[in-house]
Amino acid sequence: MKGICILGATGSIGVSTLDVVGRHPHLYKVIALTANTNIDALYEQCLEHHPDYAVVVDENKARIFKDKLQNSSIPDIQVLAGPQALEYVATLDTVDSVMAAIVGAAGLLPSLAAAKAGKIILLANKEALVMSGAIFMQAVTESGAQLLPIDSEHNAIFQCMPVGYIAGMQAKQARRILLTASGGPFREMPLDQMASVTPDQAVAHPNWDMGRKISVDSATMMNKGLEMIEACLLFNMQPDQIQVVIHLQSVIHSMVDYVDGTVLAQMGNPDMRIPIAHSLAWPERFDSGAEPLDIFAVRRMDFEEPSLERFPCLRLAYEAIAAGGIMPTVLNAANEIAVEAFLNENVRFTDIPIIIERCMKKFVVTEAGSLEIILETDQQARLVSRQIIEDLNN
Ligand SMILES: NC(=O)C1=CN([C@@H]2O[C@H](COP(=O)(O)OP(=O)(O)OC[C@H]3O[C@@H](n4cnc5c(N)ncnc54)[C@H](OP(=O)(O)O)[C@@H]3O)[C@@H](O)[C@H]2O)C=CC1
Ligand SMILES: CC(=O)[C@@H](O)[C@H](O)COP(=O)(O)O
Ligand SMILES: [Mn+2]
Repeated sequence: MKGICILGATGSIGVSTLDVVGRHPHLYKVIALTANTNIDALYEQCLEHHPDYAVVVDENKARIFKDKLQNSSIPDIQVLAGPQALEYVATLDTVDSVMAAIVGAAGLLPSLAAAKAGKIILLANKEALVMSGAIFMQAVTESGAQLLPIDSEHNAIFQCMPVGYIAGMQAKQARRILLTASGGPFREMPLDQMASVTPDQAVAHPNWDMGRKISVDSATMMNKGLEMIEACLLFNMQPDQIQVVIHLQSVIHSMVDYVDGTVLAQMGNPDMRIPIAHSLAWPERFDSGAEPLDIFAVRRMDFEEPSLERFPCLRLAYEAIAAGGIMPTVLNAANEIAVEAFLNENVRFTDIPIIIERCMKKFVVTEAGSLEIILETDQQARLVSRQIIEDLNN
């Protein structure tokens, strides 16, 4: 039986992970569950899965949570508070696998700690990888950690790689990745209407039910930009080997094009329990709870090239990786701040790429040579982005 720690248990990926784990109680023991503030959801999860540890990052909420557990049927669960507790539970000896499902840069330190501790890392938190790049991949290689991609596209690519493939390796006969994208909710909206879209419209993804931040990223296609960088890192490829393809039905989750002309695709319903179950069972397979794909209901599959005019965030991601060094860290931080401001209705949807581009222009490319440099750059880019937002609003 494997011990699992779920970072970001109360989010969309966390909930799907517990759904899959709950179907295989003889294979997985839940060691730790973590939340930021949502103690009601965490409490229900603790009642059902009885972890050894529950982490609440917010200290005030952690106190309330601790009191609640002490007066419940599960007083023996240890409650820890604060961001350092995330690293503690991610590196426990009893933990074999860590689901990295915190959203954004907040997930970097615990995911990196798990990598350094040689855990099996189920990586959903793409921002952590994009912002830390080679540092993260090096930590995985040096410790002998096993990195399994959860992001549906990267999980699909991983499944299309040759037998024995390990993330980070160069797959010599694979010449190109076809990275599929839905195009989000505004794929066909007249461009002059995009400035006035609301957060609720932006998070209404056509095919997937996800957290709010990634849903906005899908609407701007920054999600695909982050995923392009994620693919370069996970599969040791150059940006010009990654072709983004809009595929409306989200049934093909990505493809690998081999030197002999063979193109392998992974297909399935748009249900994150599929890549989660794949990684939890790997190298075996087990039931995910997802419905079998009804190919007759799918009927057709459509493909389009994305427009960089409609989706400037995708262009910015290609520019960030071409610039290299700290620029992907800047891109990610500026995007997090811009998306948060949009969700709080402080800026318009069309301001998101403007904020990111202005922020990137404020930085000179230097080497992202250490974790300290990455964390410092992340903080600086957040400050710069907040200032840009203030200037936009004055
Ligand atoms: N949802 C999906 O289908 C997919 C998601 N991903 C990636 O997976 C990650 C998670 O996405 P998703 O599940 O949608 O996000 P959600 O917003 O649904 O969940 C985020 C989780 O992170 C926790 N969290 C938020 N901020 C902090 C913080 N500062 N410190 C510690 N924990 C924090 C939240 O806790 P609380 O609930 O207490 O706020 C919650 O558990 C993202 O990186 C996303 O890009 C990738 C592919 C698909
Ligand atoms: C489920 C998943 O992996 C998401 O990243 C999804 O791909 C988002 O859809 P888009 O293709 O619209 O970005
Ligand atoms: Mn994805």
